Amino acid sequence: MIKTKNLTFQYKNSEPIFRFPDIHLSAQENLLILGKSGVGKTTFLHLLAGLLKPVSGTITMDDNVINKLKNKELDGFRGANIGLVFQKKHAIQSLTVTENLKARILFSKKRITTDVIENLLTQLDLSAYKNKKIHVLSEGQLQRLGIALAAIHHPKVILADEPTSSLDDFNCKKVIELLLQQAQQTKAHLIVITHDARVKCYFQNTISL
Ligand SMILES: Nc1ncnc2c1ncn2[C@@H]1O[C@H](COP(=O)(O)OP(=O)(O)OP(=O)(O)O)[C@@H](O)[C@H]1O
Repeated sequence: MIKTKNLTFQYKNSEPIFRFPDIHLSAQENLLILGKSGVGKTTFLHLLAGLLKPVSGTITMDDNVINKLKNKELDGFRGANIGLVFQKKHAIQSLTVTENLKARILFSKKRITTDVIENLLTQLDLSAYKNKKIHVLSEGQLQRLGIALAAIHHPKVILADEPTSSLDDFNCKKVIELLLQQAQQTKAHLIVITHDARVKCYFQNTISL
């Protein structure tokens, strides 16, 4: 379960106060957050991820009010329970694909077996690259690795920031289907923010900022 209540946020030395609509997702419900450029979509996602602290309001995931956690507790909570798919790819260049996934698992402090890694790489069509360094991967392969890194530790929620905006129709469909598949398999919520209207038909719950 994820819910937010009366969330507001303001960047330091910056004018606008963002006021976000309340959300309430029951087990395994997904959400699409739409809105035009600059409206505060990434800001909202970073609040949900615990990367920013709200000025007021609450963010609750299961029994945890995440904006009340102290920094160290929040780091632990985020590592174990949140999977982020960023606009910019963020794998560690000096490690191989498998080593990157193992590093992510280590950070989550969870026990995930090698079988689970192999299975995920097969689903994402990355098996042939499991022992390759990051720089040899194509854009599409990097995108799929981003999904693997967000899902490998079986988080409570996968948060994706504009995962499809630079993709053609074929790859847009593929990426959304992979995200939905990973969320379903790991019983995570999937929250996607985008201004890409092509994604709408994949979600029952949508809100606009
Ligand atoms: N660190 C920051 N300090 C001050 N202002 C910021 C900061 N980050 C973002 N903003 C401003 O907050 C507003 C919302 O930014 P945000 O990135 O959340 O929008 P967005 O809806 O995700 O936009 P886009 O679709 O273009 O990515 C923008 O006007 C942006 O310039």
